[in-house]
Amino acid sequence: MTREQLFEQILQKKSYLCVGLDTDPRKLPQHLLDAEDPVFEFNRQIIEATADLCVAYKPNIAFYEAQGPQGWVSLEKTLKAIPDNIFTIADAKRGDIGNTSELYARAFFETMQFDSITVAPYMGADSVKPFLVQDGKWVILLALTSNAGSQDFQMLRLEDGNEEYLFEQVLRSSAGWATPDQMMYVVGATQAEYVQRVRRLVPEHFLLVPGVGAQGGSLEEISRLGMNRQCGLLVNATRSIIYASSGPDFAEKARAEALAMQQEMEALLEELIKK
Ligand SMILES: O=C(O)c1cc(=O)[nH]c(=O)n1[C@@H]1O[C@H](COP(=O)(O)O)[C@@H](O)[C@H]1O
Repeated sequence: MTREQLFEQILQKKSYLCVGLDTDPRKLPQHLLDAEDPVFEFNRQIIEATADLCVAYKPNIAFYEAQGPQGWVSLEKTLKAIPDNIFTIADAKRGDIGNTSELYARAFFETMQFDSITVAPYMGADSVKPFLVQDGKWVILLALTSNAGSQDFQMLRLEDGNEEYLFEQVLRSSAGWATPDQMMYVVGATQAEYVQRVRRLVPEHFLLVPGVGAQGGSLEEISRLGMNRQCGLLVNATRSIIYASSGPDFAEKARAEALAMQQEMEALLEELIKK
């Protein structure tokens, strides 16, 4: 999917919501446990209930890998159940020496037809570039993550005269590896105070923003600080949507949560894109 197609979808749906599909078999509603593939059935109903309100879905691969071969089957069926015009993110946080990254790229872009994959920058340019060989396929590089451990490395100050944080050096270098048509960055919603520093280095790129909802980040704050002329944000929520209820009404309650976020996004888009 191209950046223009993504922006068109955002304008059409008045939403920049990404719904996380981190489906934990231990958290499934009781009544789904008799289904042939309970994880897929859960995802199918979540997708049906939210597809008109969001522009992206992000299955976190760990939740599927943890189930063994059946997990990969559920993941592939889930991917096929997502309407074609919705952006798909394999949240796999991969990255390795070049020839291994090439195989990760094949796994997620060819064997499975994801639009994008999250990649860790730690191994450098040659570990990321193999994911950048196909038009319309995206790398979403971890820049400033939402968790407490982001302090350990990402927030280290470099003694380079500019006193930049390490995450800023990651942005500065990696922005030369691909255009904003193939690269996005992960910036946690819990890191709002640093978003202006991010935007100074990557004004045009889309940011994938996890950390609202269960992790406490503010949708309004991150939107005011991070939005650009093409919106430039995909804000993810997972647990607050998919586990809004553990009962037979789980899809209905997921829709209500997604709708509340979409309505807030609609108001923010109207206000901020016009500026
Ligand atoms: O790459 C990610 O998506 C990610 C990066 C990050 O910095 N923080 C973060 O929470 N995530 C992912 O975003 C999702 C957040 O889920 P909730 O906290 O339930 O909304 C999980 O799948 C995390 O793995």
